[in-house]
Amino acid sequence: MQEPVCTSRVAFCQLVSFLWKCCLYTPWCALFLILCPLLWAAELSLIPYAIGKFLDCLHPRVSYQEVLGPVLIFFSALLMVLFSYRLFNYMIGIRMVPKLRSRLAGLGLQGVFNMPYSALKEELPGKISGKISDLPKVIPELLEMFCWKVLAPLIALTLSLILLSQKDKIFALITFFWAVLFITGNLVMVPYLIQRSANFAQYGNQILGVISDSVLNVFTVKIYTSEEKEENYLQQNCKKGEKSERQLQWAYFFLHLCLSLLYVITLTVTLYVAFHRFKKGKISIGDLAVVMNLNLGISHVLWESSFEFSRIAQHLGRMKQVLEMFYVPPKFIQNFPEKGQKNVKAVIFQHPPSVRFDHVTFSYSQEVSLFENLCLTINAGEKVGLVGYSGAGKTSFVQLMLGLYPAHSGKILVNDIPINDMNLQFFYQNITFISQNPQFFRRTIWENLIYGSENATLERVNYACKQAGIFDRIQGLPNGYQTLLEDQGAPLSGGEKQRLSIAKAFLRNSPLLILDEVTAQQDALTEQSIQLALHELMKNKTSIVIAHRLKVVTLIDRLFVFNNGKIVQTGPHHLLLQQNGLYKKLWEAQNSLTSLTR
Ligand SMILES: Nc1ncnc2c1ncn2[C@@H]1O[C@H](COP(=O)(O)OP(=O)(O)OP(=O)(O)O)[C@@H](O)[C@H]1O
Repeated sequence: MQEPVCTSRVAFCQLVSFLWKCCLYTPWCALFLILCPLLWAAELSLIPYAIGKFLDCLHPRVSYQEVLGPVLIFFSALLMVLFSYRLFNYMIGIRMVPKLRSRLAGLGLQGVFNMPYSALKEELPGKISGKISDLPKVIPELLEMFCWKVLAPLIALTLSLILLSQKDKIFALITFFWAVLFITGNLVMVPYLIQRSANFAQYGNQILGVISDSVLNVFTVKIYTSEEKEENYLQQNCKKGEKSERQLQWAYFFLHLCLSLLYVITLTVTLYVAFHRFKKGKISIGDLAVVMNLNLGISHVLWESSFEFSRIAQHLGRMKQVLEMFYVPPKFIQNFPEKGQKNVKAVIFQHPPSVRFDHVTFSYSQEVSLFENLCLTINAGEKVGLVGYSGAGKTSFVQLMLGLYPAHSGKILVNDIPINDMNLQFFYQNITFISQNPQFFRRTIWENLIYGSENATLERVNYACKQAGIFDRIQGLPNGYQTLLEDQGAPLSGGEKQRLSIAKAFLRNSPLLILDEVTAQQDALTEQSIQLALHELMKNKTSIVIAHRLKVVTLIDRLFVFNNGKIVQTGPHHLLLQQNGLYKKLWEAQNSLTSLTR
């Protein structure tokens, strides 16, 4: 199994800039995120200040009437501050967080769809889901923690320093130096903690990926009675996660130990200096109360926040994991133009297009090249078949044509336009691809049928299903088109699913058709009728048919015979049979196999 690698491709400032962008989704509520800590900090600093004032007023010559006025004004101001900060806090929870969560869920999925297919294929699906489901969970919490555990203590510290410096400069200086040491200690550790947390989160997602992989393959696990093996495999992955969690916890332990020592030293120094100065008559009893309260209060707040730093770092680490997934390694980058970009070829072909591979070189790995200087032309409206040994490069050819992998050199042109100049979303509107393992959403048959042909009428859907030979089967189901397709397309059989995807192709009716072994799972009689339907489907289209069963391609205009990434023969079926080449060998092998099994 591939080890999860945690590289540092997303810098701290990128994390902060992403958080900032998230705030801008709901700018008014983001303002509350700043106002709340401000009011909270004001409350925290004003109470000790008020107590100090009150104590100083406890003098025999000062009457109650004189004290009552300022005290009433102070308490009503305090009440307003408290009330508004609670209100703002609820506004964040009611208005900002739910909206932000929905947007982030969408953003996560959008990020995944923006990734090149080749990069996506390298990740476990469960791992990807784990990562993107982290976004709506982590970011609102992170924003709140940032406000309450970073911004609020910093504002409180500033206010306290201002008030302290008015009372006694020495205390202000002690608090200032302590705060600088404290914040520096935290800041030094933050990048390290984020990286450690990102490693830990990476293992967490890897575990999710392993679990979902086992669940997806539950049939194989049961049939091979491999439940224990799967558990052990999971435990191996968990062990690596345990190690990275332990490293993270040690780092926190060390940080908290240092900060706690610093806290105790500061408290002792403050207490000593406070009593010393009071005894010498340099500060009043009220000042002493203010100084002690402010100093102890702010020290405590900062010290407590440092414990939250671990959670902030953990959340930043998880967020880094998600953003790193969206970072596409250069080997996968293809730079297809975006929809709104200048000079983008928004090509919707009205007629069947031609396809040309112009000296294309491609390989999956650096060691072995699959295609070298491959040149090939498929004329507009032509029907071609790709045949050859298994592993010869037929699927890779189609994947390159669809822009799913980048060619290392050479050009792939559709209607003489390089596919790299086209926006893929436009390009794909011209194409229908039927795979040998059709995939369906866990939605109704109707929803699956009209996926990509949203304006289809019932009449057209009926026609498409009849052509594909699946109409009667669907009508026979109790809920007809409204039948929900369960996991992996149940209640339809493999062959029925293939026919359903052929019906989709009839509906879509696009000028470029790619069929990948579409009759592989049909019985002989159904295959014959589907062959006829496919010939109907291929009319007025440029069609590429991948086939192992050569009977499927006997009526095709031209065949390309692949061997080790090279085209070793081209021509129609009857001409290739006259040559003593690979095609004849394959044909004879298939026919002798058929006669053997008869
Ligand atoms: N994602 C990948 N990473 C690395 N190698 C790959 C990848 N996909 C395919 N290959 C290799 O590239 C070669 C061509 O594979 P491809 O799937 O194109 O062959 P094919 O002719 O379509 O085979 P089949 O008829 O069995 O489907 C094979 O050797 C295969 O192992």
